[in-house]
Amino acid sequence: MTPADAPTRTAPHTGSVREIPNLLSVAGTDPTGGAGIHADLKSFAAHRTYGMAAVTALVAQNTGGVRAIHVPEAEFLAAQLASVTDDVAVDGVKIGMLGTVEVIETVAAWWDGLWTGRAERPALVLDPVMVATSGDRLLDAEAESALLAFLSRADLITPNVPELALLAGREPAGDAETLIAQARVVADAHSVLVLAKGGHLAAGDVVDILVHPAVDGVRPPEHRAAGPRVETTSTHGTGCSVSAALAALRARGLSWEEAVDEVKVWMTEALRDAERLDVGVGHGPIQHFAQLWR
Ligand SMILES: Nc1ncnc2c1ncn2[C@@H]1O[C@H](COP(=O)(O)OP(=O)(O)O)[C@@H](O)[C@H]1O
Ligand SMILES: Cc1ncc(COP(=O)(O)O)c(N)n1
Repeated sequence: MTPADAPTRTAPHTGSVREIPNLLSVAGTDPTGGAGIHADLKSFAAHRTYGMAAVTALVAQNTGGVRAIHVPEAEFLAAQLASVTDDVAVDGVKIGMLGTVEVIETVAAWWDGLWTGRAERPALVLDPVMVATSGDRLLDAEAESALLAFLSRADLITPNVPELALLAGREPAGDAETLIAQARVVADAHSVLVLAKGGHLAAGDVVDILVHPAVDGVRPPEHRAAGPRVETTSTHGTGCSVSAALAALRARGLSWEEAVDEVKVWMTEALRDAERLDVGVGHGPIQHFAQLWR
């Protein structure tokens, strides 16, 4: 009997912390290795977890931009997702580029089928990928409402300034207070934690702000993680890498607040160390292993 023919098991999640947690990325590709599943796998590894990936879209892109996107048929994505969860107990999931309505519906059906009625399920971090650093669209315009409908499945979403504005139906924030106001709107509308990333704000330091939804009119205080702004053009894949790192650290038992703090320090180092890489002539990748490869 080949592994493919083996009887399937929908892996139980025990709720306890596995020595090396199993992390799954559901995202698009970047053949130059800086964004998408490639960034996620490096990020999972940098945070001492076992990385896996199911591909939503094959993206012909490099540090200069996106050339073409090929979305495999939905049944094939469903087969990839089932191949993982029929076999492996997954401790954390990061979802990135979804791209089309059909992909969103396929991922939603897989997720709902897995965990409905179960007390324990792994944390889901969703990076609402819409536009790449290069300015290229990665989400069909007609898929925006399907993405909004998906958000409440996530525990945490990680929008940047323009993505948060789109989700909140407002103009992009120009300061941290406006960012928080928009994050509250989105957190409450979808009952989800929001990490509003401040990389696109003009302020000196870069601040990421964790905003909780209000429950029965009560909202826990927001949590800010600030760090120095690194002067670099190597920002390709930062958003992908942050969301994967948060999923990994949460699976290792950290609170969201602890994970946000640790990821902020790690990302600043990864951006600083990017100058040691020589990858492409556009927006280069970060150095995921800055703390490991001294
Ligand atoms: N120039 C920078 N210096 C330091 N940290 C940055 C810089 N740009 C982005 N970051 C950090 O990288 C992560 C991604 O931020 P952001 O650029 O806002 O999102 P995205 O990559 O999705 O556009 C955040 O943790 C943010 O704080
Ligand atoms: C497959 C894929 N997913 C996400 C992004 C966005 O990454 P970034 O905005 O950091 O360039 C990307 N360029 N490609």
